Amino acid sequence: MPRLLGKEWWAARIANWLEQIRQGDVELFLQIFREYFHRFWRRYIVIFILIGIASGATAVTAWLVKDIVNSVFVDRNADLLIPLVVMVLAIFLAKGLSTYFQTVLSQRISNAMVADIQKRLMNHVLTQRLDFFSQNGSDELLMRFNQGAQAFNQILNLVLVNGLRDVMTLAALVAVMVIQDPVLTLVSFTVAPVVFYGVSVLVKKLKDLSREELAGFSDLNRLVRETVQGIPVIKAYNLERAQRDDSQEVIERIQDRRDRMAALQAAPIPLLDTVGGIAVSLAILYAGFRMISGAYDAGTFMSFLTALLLAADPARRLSQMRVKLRRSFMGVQMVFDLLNNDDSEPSGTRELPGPVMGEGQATAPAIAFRGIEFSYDKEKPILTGLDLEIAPGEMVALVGPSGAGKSTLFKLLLKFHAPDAGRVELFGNDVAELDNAALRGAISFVGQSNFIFAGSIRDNLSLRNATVSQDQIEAACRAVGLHDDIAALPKGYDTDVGELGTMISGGQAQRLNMARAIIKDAPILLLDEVTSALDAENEQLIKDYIRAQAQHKTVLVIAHRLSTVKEADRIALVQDGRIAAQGRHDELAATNSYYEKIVALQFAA
Ligand SMILES: Nc1ncnc2c1ncn2[C@@H]1O[C@H](COP(=O)(O)OP(=O)(O)OP(=O)(O)O)[C@@H](O)[C@H]1O
Repeated sequence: MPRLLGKEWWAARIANWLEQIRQGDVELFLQIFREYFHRFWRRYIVIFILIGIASGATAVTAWLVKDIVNSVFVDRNADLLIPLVVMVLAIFLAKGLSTYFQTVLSQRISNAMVADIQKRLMNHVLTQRLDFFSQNGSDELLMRFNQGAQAFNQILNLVLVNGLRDVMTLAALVAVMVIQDPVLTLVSFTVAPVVFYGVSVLVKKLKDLSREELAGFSDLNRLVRETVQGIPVIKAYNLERAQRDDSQEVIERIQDRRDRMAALQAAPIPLLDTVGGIAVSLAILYAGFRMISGAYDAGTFMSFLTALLLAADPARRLSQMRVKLRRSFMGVQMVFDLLNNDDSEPSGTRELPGPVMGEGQATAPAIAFRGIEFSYDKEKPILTGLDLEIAPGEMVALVGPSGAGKSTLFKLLLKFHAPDAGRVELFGNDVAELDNAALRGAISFVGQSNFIFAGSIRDNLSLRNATVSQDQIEAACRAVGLHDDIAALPKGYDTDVGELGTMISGGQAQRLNMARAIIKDAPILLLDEVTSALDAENEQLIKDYIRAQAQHKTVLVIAHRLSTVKEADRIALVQDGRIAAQGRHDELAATNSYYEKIVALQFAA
């Protein structure tokens, strides 16, 4: 026996094949099936019945050819002509209608699945820790939301609408062939392994191409986003040409991969036509010899041949389906990779006993950082044993060199990150034990990014909290000097702020963010560089507001402008990973060299 066909060779082949099934497309399809079958099983059954009708109708057409040829054309039996024609018409009508309903029903199932996948993706993304967002850019996420989710649709369409129908049609046609002549069927199918082998080669080649195509979509998302968000920089630095060249490269890369995939996806057609031609020739050769020797009737052979020819289409589609599926599975794989890789935010369960500024809790500091050690990447330490306590009702300003870790302290308090060592406390509670929503509900935070949501100014201020009144919104905007500007707009508070706030100025965006925090009215106020983009008049307004709030709230401000921090009860200098010095403005200016230097620089003019 040749080595190639030895026992071990076969065992290795089978093991390899099983492994491919376990890890590959079949497993993915089964996962989709497991997760979604129970929701749609009634509709699946209707689909199966409809597919059964359509495939049965095709097979019966081939079957009828025998009677048409033998009774009408050979025996010239006029009585059967009309009934046979009526039957043919009825069969085609049944096939058409069942295919229509089956298509609509399957499409609805796949639409429901795509919608469900997109909802799951959004839920998943929203629950992840902040690190997730540093690792997964919005461009790649968008690709998973669009192309990835649509891949589920394609798979169901391919497998249910086309695949199942074609498998059943093929099975019914093969049954007709076997009934007419089993030996002839066997002769015709001797060429089938060539198709299986050819298709498996194509599938392998397609894998890399479809991955590259999806990566291309992610790049294209990035370029469109950069163009929209960075258009002032692009124009100011005459970067239109560079941006156009970059996008052309990406678009052409996608086009190239799609062209190559189209060639691979179409390759089963000539393969099947050639192999099909050989099958038909073999059938004619074998049947021809038997006809000539008188062992055959024309009707049987014509019925067999009709079935064989009718089988060509579903067989061609099935071999193409296998190749097309590979591409869709790549999208599904990317979605499942994201969903299966869960790094959700931990949350404690303890609620904050209210009211948080109540007398009973006055003994505990409002905020405490105790022995905090922290680094983002475990290599570059940011905080190295930082201690800081802020009493209820106190206003503390954090100052220090850029990159010292001031904003990081806010992020630790908000539980965006967890310290490597030490603990952060809010009113005596370890924040790790607090329920995230309760913790964040007690804090009004204004960060440096001044994020504006799409929608109206009102939406941006009320943040979909229906209990926020127009009076509250107006009072907050008056406090930050925005009300008159907004009232002068034709649509007032209903004005759309435009995508990413491109229609409003930096200072307005900063004050809008500040107004949001005022409306939230939480007992802790965290303000990170909230006056950096403001003119002197507006800075004074915000300073007045902060001073007024400091009477009954705990306020922690970060600012490089000393005019903003001067009036704090205490100034804490964050330097070299810890609180290097603290005290009132005058004390620090007299005792700390760094502070003295920035005072000299800022007040020199
Ligand atoms: N998500 C992140 N991943 C990795 N490193 C980060 C991340 N965020 C901040 N850093 C780094 O941590 C350090 C402290 O950053 P942080 O924003 O807390 O500084 P800061 O004192 O507020 O600075 P600035 O005054 O410029 O706002 C910086 O070196 C910064 O590059």
